Amino acid sequence: MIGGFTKDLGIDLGTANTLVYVRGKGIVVREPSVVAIRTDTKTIEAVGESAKKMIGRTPGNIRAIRPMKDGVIADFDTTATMIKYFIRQAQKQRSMFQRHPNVMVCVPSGITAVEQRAVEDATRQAGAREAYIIEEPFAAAIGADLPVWEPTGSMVVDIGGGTTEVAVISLGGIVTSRSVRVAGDEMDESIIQYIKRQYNLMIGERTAEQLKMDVGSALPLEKAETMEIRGRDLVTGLPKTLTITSDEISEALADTVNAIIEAVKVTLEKCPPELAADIMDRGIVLTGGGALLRNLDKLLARETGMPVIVAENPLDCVAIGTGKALDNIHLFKTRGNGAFRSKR
Ligand SMILES: Nc1ncnc2c1ncn2[C@@H]1O[C@H](COP(=O)(O)OP(=O)(O)OP(=O)(O)O)[C@@H](O)[C@H]1O
Repeated sequence: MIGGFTKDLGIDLGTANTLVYVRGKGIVVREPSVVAIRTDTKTIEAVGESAKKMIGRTPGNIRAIRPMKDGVIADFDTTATMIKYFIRQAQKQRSMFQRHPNVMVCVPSGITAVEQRAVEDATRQAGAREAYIIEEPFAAAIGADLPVWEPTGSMVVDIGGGTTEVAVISLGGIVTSRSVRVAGDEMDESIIQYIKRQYNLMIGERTAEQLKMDVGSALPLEKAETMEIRGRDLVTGLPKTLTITSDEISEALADTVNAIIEAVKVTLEKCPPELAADIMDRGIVLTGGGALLRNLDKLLARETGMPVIVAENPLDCVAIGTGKALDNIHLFKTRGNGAFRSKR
């Protein structure tokens, strides 16, 4: 055990969900990255789960926003408030927490230096003694138990809400990576557009996400499934109920899924041959909520000719990896691999 870090926190600051990991306790906070703000008084109405319920249902004076949409900090003040709220939530679970913990935050690998600085500042503003940054695919690989420190190639594909991160890791560093802003949110948007095009029916983000999770698949299912949805008929302006099939959702998702597969192929093309051979042996590991899309592993295996494995608890990999990285912060420092940076 490395002294001084036991009460510290690892935060997976995701576009869709924020998870807080505490050593010895595991994940203590798991909430949507949503904040509801009163536009007249500029005060915070709700954060997390209760704010998510308000999306698409707010009166004029309340706005439910996702400050991390597209994997970057779109709104600095709201993100700072959100981080502060989640740190408090974690601290409430265990009164023995130190008041100013060290916090390791996971960010998408494609973020700019300015965006990274904004995350660090928001974390410090939220009460952290020291803010550390770790790149998302590196954390995902640690969380998925890949041998990141060994002289062997591991490939991780983390499909979150806003971004898909593809990385090849060896000897504690990212050898090659690609971050595309195509992931779960884009899948939901394609479903909304598909239903609008086919049926002149407007549905909300939450209904689209439900369709994706319940009947979505990257390949048509052997036995088609259906789901009933409600939306607003764009011709009559009235509410309407429809039954949608899994085949339709596969069709709606095709372009988005192909963009993710393309990102994996491009990364494989840039991968040094020895590492590519290692990946061929071990397989490509999928993490993030998007990894739960049915048959995505099968389609990716078919398209790349590589074995593909969905990590155990894909939604938790990044948070667990961020927490484990805190445990081993000395390793990060001595190896100087550039996978994390401290503000000091
Ligand atoms: N069973 C499922 N099938 C398909 N998609 C799913 C499933 N469960 C969750 N998702 C999607 O996973 C996404 C959230 O994943 P995750 O929590 O890993 O993202 P995040 O870490 O918040 O985002 P990012 O990595 O972009 O910052 C959402 O788009 C959600 O709809």
